[in-house]
Amino acid sequence: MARPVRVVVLGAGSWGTTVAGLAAHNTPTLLWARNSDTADEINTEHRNSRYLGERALPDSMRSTADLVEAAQEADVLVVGVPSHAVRSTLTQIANEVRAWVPVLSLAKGLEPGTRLRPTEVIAECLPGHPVGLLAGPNIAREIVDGLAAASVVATQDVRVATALQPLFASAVFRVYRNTDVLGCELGGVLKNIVAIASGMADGLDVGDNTRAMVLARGLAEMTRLGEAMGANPRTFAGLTGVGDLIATCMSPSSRNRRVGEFIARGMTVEEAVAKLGQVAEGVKTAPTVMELARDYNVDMPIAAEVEAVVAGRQTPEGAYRGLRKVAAGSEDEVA
Ligand SMILES: NC(=O)C1=CN([C@@H]2O[C@H](COP(=O)(O)OP(=O)(O)OC[C@H]3O[C@@H](n4cnc5c(N)ncnc54)[C@H](O)[C@@H]3O)[C@@H](O)[C@H]2O)C=CC1
Ligand SMILES: O=C(CO)COP(=O)(O)O
Repeated sequence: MARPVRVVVLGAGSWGTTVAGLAAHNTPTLLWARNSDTADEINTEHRNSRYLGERALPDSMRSTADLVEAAQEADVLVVGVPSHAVRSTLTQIANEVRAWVPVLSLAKGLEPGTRLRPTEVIAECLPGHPVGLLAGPNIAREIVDGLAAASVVATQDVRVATALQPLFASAVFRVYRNTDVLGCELGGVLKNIVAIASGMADGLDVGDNTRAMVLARGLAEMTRLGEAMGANPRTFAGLTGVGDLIATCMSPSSRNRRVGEFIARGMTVEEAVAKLGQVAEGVKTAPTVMELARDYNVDMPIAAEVEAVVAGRQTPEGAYRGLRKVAAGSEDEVA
């Protein structure tokens, strides 16, 4: 009898731990934690208190602080560290992962400097491996609590996604597939910037109509940039686009939304990020997205205001005043 597929997840933050928990219900799963205390706590107490409080993790899930051991064990490798850490993590194990092992990214940001998407960084670090991503409206804590959700495995080769779907699926976690890797990945990256704007709306008490405008016009910006870069615009109407946008902009738990709210309530960006203690990818991604918008000649007034706020050139009040000045043209053509 063939042995079961072994899933290895790199990064024991909130989402890496959660995804390892999903896989552990289906197949042997090992989670790499940078911090050995975290690995010990997962192995002995079956929880990750730093990121997920007292929530119980599956007893069958194992953790290690040994990156090489983790890489060598993988039949499927899941990269759950933030975007800025993908290259430095994978460079250490480039010769340890067996050939043809599929690699799935969880990260929703762009690599600072290179502007590469996480799947592109993975392809550079681990050439020859099938690369894809898992993304969707997936607030980690809700999923550990067993609340129903759905996600998407995106790979260019549909056979790879089809093989990976059942590894993460459960009765309450539905996993779809998609071959538009670019569109699915950009949806997760770009919604974080709109979520910062949504959080600023909460902090400024501007009202639900204004917030709905920001979401709808934010989705228009995301779709415009995605299409200009070669993605299928329809992808942005799905789980990884509008789905993740709604979850992140509305959820009290979203780190990106909370950063926006903290700033609008008077904190500096540095204070807001420090208070969070977890990654909010949109803060670092906003300037990179504006570089892409300029390169592709795409109008992104909401992202531009968010970028100005996180760079300290604009106040949240000024950002919302700026958005009111954007000329309202035809809904499907302009900003
Ligand atoms: N938390 C969530 O609900 C979701 C998060 N994501 C994405 O997943 C990625 C990871 O997010 P979270 O787990 O939430 O972040 P987190 O802030 O909870 O944890 C980050 C993890 O990465 C590790 N890490 C940080 N810097 C590192 C470095 N330089 N080298 C190696 N490891 C490093 C930390 O030790 C920690 O284990 C992000 O790109 C995020 O946008 C995607 C879907 C849902
Ligand atoms: O991507 C997420 C939900 O799908 C998590 O969003 P935050 O990183 O803003 O918490």
